[in-house]
Amino acid sequence: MNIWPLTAEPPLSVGGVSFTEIAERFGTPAYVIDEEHVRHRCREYRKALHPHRVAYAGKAFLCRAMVRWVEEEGLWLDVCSEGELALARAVGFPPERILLHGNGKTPAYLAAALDYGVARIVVDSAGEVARLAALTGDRHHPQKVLVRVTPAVDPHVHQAMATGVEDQKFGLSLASGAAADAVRRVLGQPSLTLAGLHCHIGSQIGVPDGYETAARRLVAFMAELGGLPELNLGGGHAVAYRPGDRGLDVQTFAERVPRAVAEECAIRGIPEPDLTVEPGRAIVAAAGVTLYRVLAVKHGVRTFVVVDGGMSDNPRPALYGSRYTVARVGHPTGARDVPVTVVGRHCEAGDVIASDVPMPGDIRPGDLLVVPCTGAYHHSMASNYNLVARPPVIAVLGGRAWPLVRRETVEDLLRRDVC
Ligand SMILES: Cc1ncc(COP(=O)(O)O)c(C=O)c1O
Ligand SMILES: N[C@@H](CCCC[NH3+])C(=O)O
Repeated sequence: MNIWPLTAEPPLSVGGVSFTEIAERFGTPAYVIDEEHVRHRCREYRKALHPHRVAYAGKAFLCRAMVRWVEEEGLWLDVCSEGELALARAVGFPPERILLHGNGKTPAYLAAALDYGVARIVVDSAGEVARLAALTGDRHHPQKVLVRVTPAVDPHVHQAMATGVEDQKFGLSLASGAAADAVRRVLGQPSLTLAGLHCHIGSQIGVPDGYETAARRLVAFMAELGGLPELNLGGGHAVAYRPGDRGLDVQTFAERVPRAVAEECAIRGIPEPDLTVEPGRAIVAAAGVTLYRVLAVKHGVRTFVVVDGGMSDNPRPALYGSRYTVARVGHPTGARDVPVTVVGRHCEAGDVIASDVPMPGDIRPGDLLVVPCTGAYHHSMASNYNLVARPPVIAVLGGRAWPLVRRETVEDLLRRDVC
């Protein structure tokens, strides 16, 4: 599985624009995103999963342009906060293709969702049903909802990404009867229609087995309810971050998982529901790279290469122990590779971008580095730790580079401090 954007010529360019030019024009650190790659993945997913529905999970990466690309490629959009919904609305993303998530939905978020007329709301707690009913009571058309079910499936991923196991904050447990209770509550509300069930068993899942198990459990539950029109199996499809890593092959997923659903429906004697999947990372991760400038090189027990970003633009190594590769931009100088650890400039010993990666021995301050596979959960999870301003997002396509999100400035940071 490729870890670089489709149009990249590593470690020189992407989208026909050299990394050096992007760094000179827009500064570093900078996130760079390959529009062609994003669109290609959207098409690949739609084609592989046809006739099933594909909803892009905006939490992986969202900005106006991304909303437009997803809209133009015909995907649905999964939003999980008031901000994501506002962004979709600002671009005029059709509400009839919006699916709304959140394990804790604020009153303002629910009100905004109903005001915009989103197509589906995924209910994640029993109390939410009554709140939604109160807000929808006077509507002519009932609001379609799905109930998020926790199927007790372990996808064997990092603990922080396993969301289908019994003891965690997402969803309503199938085993304890909480899911059945939520379903009863929805069915008791005339202003709500139970469109189906949802589950999201986790993230960075490399094999389809867990999806099959979860799907079969949800179909069995659907059968107890006499069948339902829709089954949403969430996202979580793995990508490769380093050469040799295995991602989830969408073709394999598309062959195996719908078949498991069909088989289980036949066994249970119910009609097959329409299927939805919600990939985030699989659409956008490999489309993005991050550019950093080297600030210092320190030799000791190991060699540390200090760059001008760090855990504020990539918290994933610190959060999940994620591993990345790093390349120096430019033509090889002939210097022999040595192992280095690329670190950020934050006040945290765990502020590491990549440990023990090969780097030319003549690496020095001022060099430009590029880290592949940073399109998902980097910009969207960036922080202002140490009052560091967040990087811009630069798009590339056909030899052009332009900003989608501008660099944050120190003035931006100070503006919110109002005392
Ligand atoms: C409900 C839901 N759907 C979809 C996703 C997207 O996950 P991924 O980016 O791993 O595909 C997530 C995040 O894990 C999620 O919580
Ligand atoms: N944010 C995570 C995974 C969780 C996805 C959303 N539930 C990541 O960076 O990989």
